[in-house]
Amino acid sequence: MQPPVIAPSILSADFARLGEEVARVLADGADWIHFDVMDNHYVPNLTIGPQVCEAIVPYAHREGVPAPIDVHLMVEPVDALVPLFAKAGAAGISFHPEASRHVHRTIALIRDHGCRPGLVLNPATPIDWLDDVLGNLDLVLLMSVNPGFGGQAFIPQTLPKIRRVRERLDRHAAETGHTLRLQVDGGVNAGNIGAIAAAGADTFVAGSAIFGQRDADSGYRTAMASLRNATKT
Ligand SMILES: O=C(CO)[C@@H](O)[C@H](O)COP(=O)(O)O
Repeated sequence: MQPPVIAPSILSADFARLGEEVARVLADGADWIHFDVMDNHYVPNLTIGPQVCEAIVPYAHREGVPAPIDVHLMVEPVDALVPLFAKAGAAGISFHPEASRHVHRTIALIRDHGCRPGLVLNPATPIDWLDDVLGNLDLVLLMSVNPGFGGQAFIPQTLPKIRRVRERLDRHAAETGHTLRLQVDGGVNAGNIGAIAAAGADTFVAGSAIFGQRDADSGYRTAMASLRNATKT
């Protein structure tokens, strides 16, 4: 399995100080920045777009090295936004298959624009969606809440689904040598991240469990450390 990655969702950050929040959470131990894009159509909420992505790029550094901006598109349709986010500095772009008319084409579009493609499955979306495109993906994102809002409770049925996808990815890797990241997003916190890791996830998105836990002295260091340590339990 690949080394664990923790990707704070900036949906729960202080938007009035977004650049500073991005720089701080990376200095305090985050690996990636998770960038949630909602369109008030595919999901009932409206967030941020490519201009904001471009604006945080100068702040998204860790020890002098650019940190990946991991864009999660909760939008329908998908394709028109892919070139815009690629130009704005996205490292990876993930989308929901039911929001794209041609899933294979959207994956190729993301790759052609120099980004890592990811496919996102909602809690009730069957994992069969992966069957014919696994070899074209770099990441599978399993939603552990219904998309649209931060601060929701983790849906426990996600754990057996993570195990099933982990088995599927391991089988695929044994057959082809191609490895993908398995990301989980929604309600992830220090109390459940150990079980999520044990089920087979290697990439963890957390919003309120990080940005809701800012400490006056140590910033996000304590929250980041307790998440990271708990992945090892
Ligand atoms: O994409 C989403 C929600 O749609 C997530 O990224 C959440 O924003 C994560 O927030 P928490 O559940 O960790 O507070």
